[in-house]
Amino acid sequence: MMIPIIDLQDALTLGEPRSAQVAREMRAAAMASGFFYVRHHGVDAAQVDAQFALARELLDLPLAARERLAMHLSPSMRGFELMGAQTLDQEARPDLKESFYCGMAYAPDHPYVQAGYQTYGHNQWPAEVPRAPAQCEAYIQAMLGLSRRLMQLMALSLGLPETWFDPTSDSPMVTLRMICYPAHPEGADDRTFGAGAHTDWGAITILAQDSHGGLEVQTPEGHWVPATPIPGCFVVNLGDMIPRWTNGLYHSNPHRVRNLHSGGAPRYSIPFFYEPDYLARIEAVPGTVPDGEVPRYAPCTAGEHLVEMYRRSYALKPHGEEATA
Ligand SMILES: O=C(O)CCC(=O)C(=O)O
Ligand SMILES: [Fe+2]
Repeated sequence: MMIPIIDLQDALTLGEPRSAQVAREMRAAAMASGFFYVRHHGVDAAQVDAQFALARELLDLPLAARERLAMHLSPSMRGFELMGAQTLDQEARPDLKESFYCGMAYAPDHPYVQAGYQTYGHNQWPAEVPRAPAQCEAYIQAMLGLSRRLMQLMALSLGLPETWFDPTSDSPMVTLRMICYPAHPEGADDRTFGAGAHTDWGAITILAQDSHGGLEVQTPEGHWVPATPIPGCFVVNLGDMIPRWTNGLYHSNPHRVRNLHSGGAPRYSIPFFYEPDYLARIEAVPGTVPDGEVPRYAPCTAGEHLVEMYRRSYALKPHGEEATA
């Protein structure tokens, strides 16, 4: 299986001429591994390059500075993830990566911030990098625009009106993550990963990766294939909310990372996780449950689903109590 490249030229806004063709290609990719590349996605290469420069600066800060802003100090899971904090594959060792999480700058009086919903509000910014808040917000807005357009094309791919999912995106849960993977240790065992095998939890992930490679995707047949970096392209993959929304028609496949091919250099990647509104109800959309069958998944809200997944992989107690690991 090859991960297909979908060209978004002339499909980037509502009603553009290639939208139906792109939707067909998206449907095929979504029914296979749920992974595809996007080309001509409308995001300036210079903006992506600048985001990598920022990622290096943030993740190169001294450990003490990163510890002061560790993500478990933030009720909304933002700030620095330190080495070994996350175990994405419960059968494997803790992930060999460090990262920085931030989210959209919702106003303090936004009802979801007031309600204390996880992922809303309270970024933790290091004073050492004063440009970080504005630069990350601009990158988030670019990724959010692309995510909303991909959701429109997905609606089209499901035979729904293009704007079907728009109402689920009023106050989206979005997370920008900048990750640094050290070189894979020599002689490491087969339970050692930069990121252990996992599926993503949200709706859509848009990943920028540097030139080293290391991301592997599991095919529907169970093989692992590399998602080789392609200049000018993002890797897009579907998260677990999409099978819930499509009654299993579209897939969110496992993927993992090993930084094996960088010649000893660290690998940087920048995934952006798009998830709908915290209160959006995730249930099978029309046309996805065959007549006479019951839906495969119980309906849930996007927020419930996401909070549970954070809890599992960071070994958190429910209700945002203190971390145990
Ligand atoms: O670093 C990568 O290439 C992928 C990261 C990833 O899968 C994740 O953060 O969910
Ligand atoms: Fe992932």
